[in-house]
Amino acid sequence: MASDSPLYIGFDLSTQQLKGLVVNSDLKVVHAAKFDFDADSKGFPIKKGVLNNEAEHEVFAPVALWLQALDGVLETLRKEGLDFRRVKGISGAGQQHGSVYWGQNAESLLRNLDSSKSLEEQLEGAFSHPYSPNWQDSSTQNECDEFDAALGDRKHLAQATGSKAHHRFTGPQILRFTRKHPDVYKKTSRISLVSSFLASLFLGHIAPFDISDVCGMNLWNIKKGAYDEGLIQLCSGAFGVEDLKQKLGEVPEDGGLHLGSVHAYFVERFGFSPDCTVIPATGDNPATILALPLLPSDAMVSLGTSTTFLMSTPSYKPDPATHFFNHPTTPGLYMFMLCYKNGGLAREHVRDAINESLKDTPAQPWANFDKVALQTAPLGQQSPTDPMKMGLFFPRHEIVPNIPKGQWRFTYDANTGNLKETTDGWNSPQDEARAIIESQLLSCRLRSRDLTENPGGGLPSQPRRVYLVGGGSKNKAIAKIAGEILGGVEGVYSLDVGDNACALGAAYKAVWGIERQPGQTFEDLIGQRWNEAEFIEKIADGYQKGIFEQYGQAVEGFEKMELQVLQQVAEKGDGDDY
Ligand SMILES: Nc1ncnc2c1ncn2[C@@H]1O[C@H](COP(=O)(O)OP(=O)(O)O)[C@@H](O)[C@H]1O
Ligand SMILES: O=C(CO)[C@@H](O)[C@H](O)COP(=O)(O)O
Repeated sequence: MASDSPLYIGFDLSTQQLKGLVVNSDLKVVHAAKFDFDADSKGFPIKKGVLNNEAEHEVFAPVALWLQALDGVLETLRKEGLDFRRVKGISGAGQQHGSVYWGQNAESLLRNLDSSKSLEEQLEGAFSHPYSPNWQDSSTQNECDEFDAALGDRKHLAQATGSKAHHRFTGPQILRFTRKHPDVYKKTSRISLVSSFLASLFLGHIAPFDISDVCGMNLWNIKKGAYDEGLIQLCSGAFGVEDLKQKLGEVPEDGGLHLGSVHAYFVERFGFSPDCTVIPATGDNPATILALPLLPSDAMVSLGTSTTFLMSTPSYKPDPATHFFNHPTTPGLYMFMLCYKNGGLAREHVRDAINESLKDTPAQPWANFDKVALQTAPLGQQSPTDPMKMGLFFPRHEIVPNIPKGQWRFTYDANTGNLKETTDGWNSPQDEARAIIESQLLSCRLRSRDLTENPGGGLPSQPRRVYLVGGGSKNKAIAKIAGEILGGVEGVYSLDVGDNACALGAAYKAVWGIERQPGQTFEDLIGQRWNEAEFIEKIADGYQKGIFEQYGQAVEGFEKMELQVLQQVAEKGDGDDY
């Protein structure tokens, strides 16, 4: 490629880090930079990127931390030799649901950014509230109950907005904010999502919400393509409805819209070209499905801090147990998602317990976990007549299903249907390496089985391919077990960019936004330039006759087990009944 050919940046503002990935028009990565919040930030007493107020089940992140991170990532890209003049488009991905509360002076501070100062130095005062509620927050049970009731019940809420009420969704979070901080809410001029916050910094004024990420608020009626009036009314609490609408702003439909040119601050400080254009940033999960030309018969599992299961689909089949969002680029398609709070951090607990029990912390901290997981028989069954071992491992209050933190171990006899809560026969923590991977993936199989297609050839319904992305996609033991449980006619694949998939999807969104022909879809443009042999790698077999069916039986036991635990926690007055 010519040395002055165009480049595009995708940012990923996630729970634990900010990443920036630069690609060219051929979709190849040419630069990558990362700012790890715990390791690289200064002055914030955070752990794993967040702060906790356990008494109120609050989890939140300092907004100034993200400013420091953006200063840091841009500096690293400069040091890496990125020629910012070549960057024609910027887009991004933000952890979903988090909200940023701007003060009265926000627009003026953004407009007058001074290129001799860092963003952190001059924007710290732009917020009415210094923190952004994080997706791991579970402080909004009362507000969720009100949202679920607002349209009749949770089924109707899911029908309208794509999801039942969830603690982390921005509508319930805003409603709680109006109650906990009424004076601050009054002084708030605008509310951004993490994605639109990121775009706002580059634009130098407050950017609108993205058409996909807006679906993570419990406020947007997906079929009507508009805010739901009743839900906005509820969310505004004791304050005005029109005032809330103004705080939220308009939502343009086109995910490739040219929002405007990058602010002069970036031109002067980093040497961006004045015609570099900002394209709407989306949520981190919607961005992840843009990291490749995903077919409706494919599934993606993102093994990050959270575990998410993602599909792109033309069917809108909302259900209180799952999520539907608008597709970030393509009208008529939707994104199906399952989101588990107990993803990477829960697996790390088991990993650490195993290392501790073996009194061995290897240089590759996952080595023992992987070895033990692969040595353990599927479902801990030494012989087909043994009962299956299965459990739930939730160091944090889980979302899917809504169960407080705790651990439960069961055995299940698939022949008799007998399910028993017991630790008999369990060798902990060793048995838990395989059991925690199985537990997370059986839940995905259970909840996605109505969306998978029959591939023909006498094979059972399953995805065509399973793509693993996120930090955990490096793990070959997880990949092997994913193929055994989820299947995949063509196998299990990982992306060459591994844990940078969502930044990559954001960068591809910028390429599409700038280079598309009139009417050209994202899938068409990316599909034409996609180099399969170079960009993805098959890392495990998918469907294997016998074991897939064995896990099919386990899914039945798993469903029963969840229902039993849900009933137990409901009797104790914890969690809820879904
Ligand atoms: N080899 C590995 N095996 C399993 N999990 C891993 C491995 N390497 C990293 N991880 C997990 O990846 C997670 C971070 O993933 P990443 O996608 O970068 O995070 P985020 O969700 O913040 O974007 C960590 O929580 C860690 O547990
Ligand atoms: O809440 C959700 C999705 O609904 C999470 O998936 C967040 O979007 C954060 O993700 P990671 O930081 O783990 O990537």
